[in-house]
Amino acid sequence: MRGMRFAFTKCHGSGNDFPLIDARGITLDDSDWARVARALADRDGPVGGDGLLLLVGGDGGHAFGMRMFNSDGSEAETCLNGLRCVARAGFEALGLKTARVKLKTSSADVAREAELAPGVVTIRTIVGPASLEPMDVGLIGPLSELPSTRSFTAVAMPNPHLVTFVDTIDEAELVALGEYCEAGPALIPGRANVSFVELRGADLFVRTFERGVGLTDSCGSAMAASVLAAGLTGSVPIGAQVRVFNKGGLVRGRADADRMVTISGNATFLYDASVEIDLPDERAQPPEIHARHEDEAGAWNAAVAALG
Ligand SMILES: N[C@@H](CCC[C@H](N)C(=O)O)C(=O)O
Repeated sequence: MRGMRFAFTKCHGSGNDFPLIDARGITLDDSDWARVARALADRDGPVGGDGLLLLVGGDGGHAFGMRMFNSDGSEAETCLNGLRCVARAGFEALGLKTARVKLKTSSADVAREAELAPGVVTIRTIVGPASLEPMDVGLIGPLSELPSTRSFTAVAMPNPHLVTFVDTIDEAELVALGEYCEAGPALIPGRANVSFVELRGADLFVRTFERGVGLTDSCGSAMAASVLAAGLTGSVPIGAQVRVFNKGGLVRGRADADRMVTISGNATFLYDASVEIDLPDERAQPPEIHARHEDEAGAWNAAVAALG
């Protein structure tokens, strides 16, 4: 099989953008889904994104499921900005307002929530318990072996996160550490998402170098890990709702004592399209756009602009 046509929705959560495919009726093996991800989520390609989201079928305990492939084709355990978009797609497909969602190795509870701002479709996700066990994060040695003098909290959401609190984010330093992890060093062969977090009064600002992608405008699971790490290190009260800002906007987050983490934020659909992909070449043709959701895109942009 060479060419294959896919219908998809381009969407974003806090500026973390993805093509989202309803894959419930599509049979493709994992290596082909990885090819689709590399073709569609290629920043220099005609669609672009921080990864590929799939709405997949559920089972007895889950109304539906989500799979997520990074732009390098690797499959992640979760993606919380993406989960809001997949939850919305699942709700719209099945006529639901709440659901338990099957992820690669865990489950999440999702629900429609009051709009963060006028016209911004808002979804609440509850995940966890997050693990602080080095083994669950994929660490083979102590965090002190990281090439950094900073102090890190390692969190499995269940995808692996390394979080540190800084006075001012130094992007070059973040990228250097992200690239160290991206090489799959002996300390953390499965790689990790690396976040630098600024405490801004009662709020957080998070910048993340994502495994399998690089610097993104936001990473939902990194914001969840950061809220938990802030609670554990006493920077924000456990159980308190905090605003988590990022380059793409913001979410609301809360970490509870049982390490369950709640993140609420936008699930914005930008356009509906279909696209032809040459699977062996991992190349996408320019998409045929069927409908643009300019009202939604505008509502999110207005909400972000109002933040100042
Ligand atoms: N952007 C995502 C996380 C995507 C997966 C991550 N890059 C990984 O490999 O773990 C999010 O919003 O959580």
